[in-house]
Amino acid sequence: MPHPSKKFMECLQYAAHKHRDQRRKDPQESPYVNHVINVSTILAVEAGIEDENVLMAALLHDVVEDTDASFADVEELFGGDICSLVREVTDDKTLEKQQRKRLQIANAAKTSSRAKLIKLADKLDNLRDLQINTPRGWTEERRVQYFVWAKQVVDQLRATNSILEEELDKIFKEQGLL
Ligand SMILES: Nc1nc2c(ncn2[C@@H]2O[C@H](COP(=O)(O)OP(=O)(O)O)[C@@H](OP(=O)(O)OP(=O)(O)O)[C@H]2O)c(=O)[nH]1
Ligand SMILES: [Mn+2]
Repeated sequence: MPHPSKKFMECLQYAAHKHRDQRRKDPQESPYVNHVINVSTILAVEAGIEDENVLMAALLHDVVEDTDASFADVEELFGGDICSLVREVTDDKTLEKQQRKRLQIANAAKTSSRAKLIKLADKLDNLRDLQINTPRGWTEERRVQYFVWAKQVVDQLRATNSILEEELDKIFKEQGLL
């Protein structure tokens, strides 16, 4: 198979298209798609993950949660395995935010090890960003609480990938949480 595969490139293009009008909450208002590219790159380059469906699901990990794309769209375009990985890392946006946050802690340990990789890389990218920026509209207290909450989620994802967990632990140590 050629690398990157045609399917991988289509997936990247689909993520860029679906997130095209969305911006991150950093002061520069970076394109949202930068985040999903970061998550897939963390997995491929830092963690050495070669499971291409995991790398593609990382590109799509926020596409159902944050755009008009549906699980049916993802399944039709990219197949059942990628769709089920995306499903495992997607929050139910019909629930209240506090409930969603609680459920991430409660459900993290039950997810598959491939979905755990995506969740670890997602938290790592968000936390790296929070070390540099306070998102627009966030108080300092909210920023601090995100580190506390993220550690509670990550603690339910342990023994999955030592490289990612060491990178996350560096951040938790710097924050005085470990
Ligand atoms: N650190 C950071 N995060 C930003 C920025 N812009 C958007 N986000 C997104 O905000 C989410 C975290 O903010 P919260 O207030 O906790 O969640 P919410 O968006 O669901 O309300 C993350 O969603 P997520 O990826 O779905 O992950 P998570 O909700 O599982 O943490 C993250 O991707 C930014 O500039 N910096
Ligand atoms: Mn994300």
